[in-house]
Amino acid sequence: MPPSPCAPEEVRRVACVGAGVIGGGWVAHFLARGYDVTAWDPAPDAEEKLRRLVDAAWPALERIGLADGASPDRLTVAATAEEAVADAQFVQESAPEKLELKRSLLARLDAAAPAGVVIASSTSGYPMTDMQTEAADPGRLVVGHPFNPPYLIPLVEVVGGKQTDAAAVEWASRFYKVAGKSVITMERELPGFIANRLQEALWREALHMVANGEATVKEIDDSITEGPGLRWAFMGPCLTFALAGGEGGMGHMLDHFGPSLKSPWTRLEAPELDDTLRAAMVDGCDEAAGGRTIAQLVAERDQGVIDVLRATGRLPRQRTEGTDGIAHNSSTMGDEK
Ligand SMILES: NC(=O)C1=CN([C@@H]2O[C@H](COP(=O)(O)OP(=O)(O)OC[C@H]3O[C@@H](n4cnc5c(N)ncnc54)[C@H](O)[C@@H]3O)[C@@H](O)[C@H]2O)C=CC1
Ligand SMILES: C[N+](C)(C)CC(=O)CC(=O)[O-]
Repeated sequence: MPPSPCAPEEVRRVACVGAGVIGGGWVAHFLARGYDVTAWDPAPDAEEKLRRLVDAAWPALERIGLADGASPDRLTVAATAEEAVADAQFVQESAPEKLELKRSLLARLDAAAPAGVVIASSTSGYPMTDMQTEAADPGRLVVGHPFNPPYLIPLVEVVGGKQTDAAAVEWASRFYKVAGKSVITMERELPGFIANRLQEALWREALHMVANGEATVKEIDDSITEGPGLRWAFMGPCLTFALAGGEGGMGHMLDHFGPSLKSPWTRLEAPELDDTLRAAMVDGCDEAAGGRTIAQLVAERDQGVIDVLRATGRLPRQRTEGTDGIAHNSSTMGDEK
């Protein structure tokens, strides 16, 4: 791969190929961050749908803050994929999740984009190794897996394939950061990357429960939004469970509840909870805590839950004065102390 023609900080023009749910979301994101965006999608009504998606997203983007000069008017819709990428400094592919289609499309984009420009795929699970097989310059092809909607959810998982140059992975990770995303750069390919592997585990259990009549869809959704989901918005599953061990942290949590991993709660096979895995979990939690004590983490978690409850309308944003001069709120959960 020739060196990228510009540094991530110098990018002004982005091409988005495939403009459905995710491609359109990327377009909205890049426009809001002040880029010139050229999009292409073969569907006959693609431009109309894309502009509608951007218009619908724009009020939310205004609320969270636009970059200087950001405007939906900086979107151009190209007539071909080649035209879309001809002048691009970064390319984001978001075509349907079909391996053969991705392979030939990425080869086509590689043939048309300026030399060295990094091309990222939004794929939600294909390893880049399997998608880069037909490209003349596979070194510049990376995965940049977003979350829906890409204009609001910060995370992008970045990973290369066997033929990807490390410099392209590094460049893409830096570019996404400059473009306002939160990036996890993976050292090696993993089917489903990190977040989808976790989501799919939960999803598989949900489908098992529904298929067996063990829980309703609503019960499954409520069990997350009224339960662990409130914590996961700001503290991941590992640190959250470390707090289940009280002062003993993850070590006590594993000693206490670890054996129940073998109970038939799950349809997935549990890994052997050996000393190595135990140590990796304990060390990982210590590292993630970054010196914060259990008490500090508990306080942080509690405040985080309150913030999420407020943000989702389950706690009032502000107390209001009633005619009796007493502060009221409409929540059934009460206000925080
Ligand atoms: N929907 C989601 O929640 C997420 C999807 N993704 C990934 O994003 C990619 C796109 O998925 P969605 O936006 O959900 O699908 P979608 O079906 O909403 O959009 C796909 C778009 O690609 C267009 N298209 C069809 N053939 C094409 C071609 N040969 N070249 C370029 N565009 C073509 C279609 O007209 C359509 O507008 C997939 O790789 C998917 O795995 C990633 C994260 C989340
Ligand atoms: C449903 N999905 C597997 C395509 C979802 C993702 O890939 C990420 C997300 O937005 O949850």
